[in-house]
Amino acid sequence: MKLAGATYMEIHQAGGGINFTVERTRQASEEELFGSLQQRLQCMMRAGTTLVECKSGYGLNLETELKMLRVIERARRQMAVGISATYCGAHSVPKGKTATEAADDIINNHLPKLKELGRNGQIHVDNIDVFCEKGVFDLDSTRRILQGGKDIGLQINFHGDELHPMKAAELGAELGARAISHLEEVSDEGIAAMATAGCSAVLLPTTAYMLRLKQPRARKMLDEGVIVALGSDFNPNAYCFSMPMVMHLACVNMRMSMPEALAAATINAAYALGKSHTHGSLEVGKQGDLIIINSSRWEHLIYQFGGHNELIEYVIAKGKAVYKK
Ligand SMILES: N=CN[C@@H](CCC(=O)O)C(=O)O
Repeated sequence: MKLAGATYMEIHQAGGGINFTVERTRQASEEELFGSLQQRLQCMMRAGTTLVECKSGYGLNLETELKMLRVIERARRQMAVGISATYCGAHSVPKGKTATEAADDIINNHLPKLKELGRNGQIHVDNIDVFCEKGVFDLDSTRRILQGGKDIGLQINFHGDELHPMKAAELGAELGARAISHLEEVSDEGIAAMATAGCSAVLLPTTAYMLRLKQPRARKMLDEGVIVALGSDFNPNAYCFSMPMVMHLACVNMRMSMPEALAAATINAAYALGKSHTHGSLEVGKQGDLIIINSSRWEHLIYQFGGHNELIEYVIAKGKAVYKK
């Protein structure tokens, strides 16, 4: 449908997209989910990623959201890659519920359970996410859910202004969001509010490319002083493991310079996860995450589109080689 020109929401409304993945995720065992997560994280590490945000959001009911978060927790404990865990129970409105009912369920049942499991050390969740979009969660439901997450100590890091202008950026700035992702349809006022609030913009060039959306206005955001980060948006709709390719697309399609793309994929991405005190740059006191490439110039990592497999010799996390070509 997508290649033939259907829009993201047409596919979603026809039962594809998130709804399709929700059905499969509900059916999958924890072991199966862990196996696929492990394999995908290894692919990301080989492409140079040492810290990654992993989201739930394909369960929607409490039982499956918790299953996803347990799988993420297991990866966080067992794997060399750093993980920031995001609860995204408001990724879509579950069948049989209205958005208001789904928001009530999240606030009254999901969030208290997350708080309890966090307190007794069973799972660690860092961030809360909502898909704030026309036909999914409106601004009011988004506000209630994000505020509920903030009240239990989660950082706000949510989907906003992707397919329609929603005033999500303005809302995020008001709520003290750490980051908002997508932002293809952000308003000028939203950009100004994000800059003032220190709310970072997580731009996702693969999504704009694969959904044939207009590009987010990276240049305007940078000029206005927004902290611009880049993400791969790895999900069934944008299957890309490679941050070097994401940086390349950001330079070509969003007109970012190579140093801007590098900063966006490292220190600013760490900021978007509240981790820039430990990650994102090589500084005394931070953990030693770096890659070693076989090239006379670092720019080749971006310039050679899809060339990272050849270029990356070592990936080092916390000072230890986690991948060697
Ligand atoms: N836009 C909503 N969420 C995801 C896509 C999820 C899916 O289609 O499975 C995103 O960030 O791109």
